[in-house]
Amino acid sequence: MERDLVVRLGGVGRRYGVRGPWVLRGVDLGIGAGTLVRVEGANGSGKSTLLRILAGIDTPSEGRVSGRPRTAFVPERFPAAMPFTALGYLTHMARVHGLARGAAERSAEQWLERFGAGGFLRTPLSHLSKGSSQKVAVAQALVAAPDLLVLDEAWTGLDTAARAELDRAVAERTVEGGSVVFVDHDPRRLAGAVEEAYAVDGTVVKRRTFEGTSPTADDRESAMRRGPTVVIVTRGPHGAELPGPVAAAAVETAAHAHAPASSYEGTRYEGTTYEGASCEATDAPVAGRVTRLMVPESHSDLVLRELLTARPPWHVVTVERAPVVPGPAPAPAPAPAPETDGRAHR
Ligand SMILES: Nc1ncnc2c1ncn2[C@@H]1O[C@H](COP(=O)(O)OP(=O)(O)OP(=O)(O)O)[C@@H](O)[C@H]1O
Repeated sequence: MERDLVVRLGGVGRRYGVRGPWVLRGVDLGIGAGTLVRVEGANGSGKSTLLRILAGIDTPSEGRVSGRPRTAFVPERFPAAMPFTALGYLTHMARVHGLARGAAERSAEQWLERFGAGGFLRTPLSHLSKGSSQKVAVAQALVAAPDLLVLDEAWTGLDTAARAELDRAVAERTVEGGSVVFVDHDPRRLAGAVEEAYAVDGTVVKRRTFEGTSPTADDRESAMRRGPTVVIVTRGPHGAELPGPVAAAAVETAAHAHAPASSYEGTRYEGTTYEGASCEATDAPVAGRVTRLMVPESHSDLVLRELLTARPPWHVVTVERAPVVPGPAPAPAPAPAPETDGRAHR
């Protein structure tokens, strides 16, 4: 199923200077609503150039860009020497994106807290460490829940907890219907959640195909099988539909999704196997709708939270990691850059 496109490039080319070599040429691609898209390619191939054009902060030398969703961008290098405190800057960015002052400040504070930088609200940007500056760089793109989020190596420089938080933020954006396009040196980043990938090669951008997947198929299950996946067995109230964010993030696997709910009522759940992973049987009698969900690991916190906080809540029967199904070799990636610990200097 093709999704609505939020932005489309048609015959796009970019060169720097009138006689400069073409970095990109004849690029045709569209970014679907709610889609997580990875861009790959060797150093200097033009990934950042492509991302800047998608984000609307650079214009192509030829060709057309159509669609301009509310967009936020995390550049590869964040210009941290601005005359703002962290809170002042994020509030300003949220207001630029249309939030009222109070909402902008609340959102700014929440995002700094989420990334573990709540202690630096009043710290001037120029006094922040590299890692804390990167937290601000990422938070500024998230404060106003953009329709299109473009991340250029945004995880680099974040500490482990902040990287995991950014994974969760990406999951939330896509579940809420936003699109996310990212470049990252780690080929495992968000593996299993990525639905489309493009490789910049020479001056062209090729849509990467995944083994067993047609390049145009909207096949979330197939996408999930390529990365770390969690299998959640859950039981919902009679007649309840899965909470919206869960339905958007997970795939119901055939064994249970299509079985009549009544077949589980008052019976002991026997467990089953999925790709070699066994689900533990529960001793409790299971009533209501039992559903078996396959979720990218990066999205599992979000899905569990939504199930447990639904009104009425769903009961989580088992949670297990499923083994990764071997897929095509990842594209060559440059060596990971050293991570910094994100400590700020006051
Ligand atoms: N502002 C600019 N002026 C001139 N040349 C540029 C400019 N920005 C990028 N280039 C050139 O365009 C080419 C592609 O650069 P780009 O940064 O898009 O590649 P990249 O794939 O993101 O690289 P990396 O993986 O190293 O970040 C490179 O040759 C680069 O030198």
